[in-house]
Amino acid sequence: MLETKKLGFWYQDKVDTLFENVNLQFEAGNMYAILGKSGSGKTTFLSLISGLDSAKEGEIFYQDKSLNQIGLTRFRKHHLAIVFQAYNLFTYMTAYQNVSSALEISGEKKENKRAFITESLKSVGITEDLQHKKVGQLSGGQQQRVAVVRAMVTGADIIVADEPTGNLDEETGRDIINLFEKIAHDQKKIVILVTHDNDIAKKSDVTYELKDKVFHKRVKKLSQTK
Ligand SMILES: Nc1ncnc2c1ncn2[C@@H]1O[C@H](COP(=O)(O)OP(=O)(O)OP(=O)(O)O)[C@@H](O)[C@H]1O
Repeated sequence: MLETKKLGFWYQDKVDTLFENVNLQFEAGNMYAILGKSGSGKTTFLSLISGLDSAKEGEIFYQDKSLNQIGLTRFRKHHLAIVFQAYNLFTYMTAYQNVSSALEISGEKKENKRAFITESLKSVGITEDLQHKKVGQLSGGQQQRVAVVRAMVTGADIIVADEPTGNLDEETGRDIINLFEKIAHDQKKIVILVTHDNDIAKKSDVTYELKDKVFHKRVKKLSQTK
C-alpha cells in the first residue's frame, strides 16, 4: 500500500498551501483518479507520490517504509513507472526499442526478452509491423499504448499517469483507460491517474477530488464495479 500521512505542500509561501493534512491510501488492485480544477495542485501531488519532489509537511509511505527511508531514486527506479500526457517516448527509436530500453534501465530480468516484449506490445494492439516502426510514425493512441507497455514491463507496482488521455480523442482515450483498468485489476498494481475528466473518474475504483486544499474521497458504487 502507498499512503500519505499528514501531507502538506506549498511552493513559495505557506499561506499559499496547495493542500494540507492529506491522509490518503492507495491499494494494489485498484485504479484511482485524482480529480480537481486546473491549478488545484493535482500534478504537484502526483510529483510528491512519485518521489520527484519532497513534501513540506508529513510523509509518504510505501509498504510501511517512508520514501525517504527507501530513497527517492531507489523508489522511482524499482517501484514506480510514469506515463505522461505527451507520451515521452524516444522518437528516434522503434516501439520495440523503447520498451526494450525501459526493461534494461529498470534492471528487470526476463528469460525470453524478445518474445516478452513482442507479446506485451501485441497484447495492447501494437502489431509486429508497428513494433518496428519509429514511434514518431505512430498515431497518438498507438504511442500512448507503447508508453503504457513501457511502464508495465518495468515490474513497477505503482503506475502513475498525468492526464494520459489529454491528447487523444474520446474513443482512443477510453481504450487507454481500459488498459489501465486491466493493469490494476488483473496485474494487481496500484494505478493512479490525474485527470480533469469526470468520465475517467467514474471508471476508477476510487476518486480523490482536490477541492479547497482537501481531497474528497468517492468510491465507485458496487453496481459499477469490476
Ligand atoms: N514549480 C512551481 N513553482 C511555483 N508554483 C508552481 C510550480 N508548479 C506549479 N505551481 C503552481 O501551483 C499550483 C498547482 O499547480 P499544479 O500543476 O499542481 O495544478 P494542477 O491541478 O495539476 O493543474 P492543471 O490541471 O492545470 O494541470 C498552480 O497555481 C501552479 O501555478
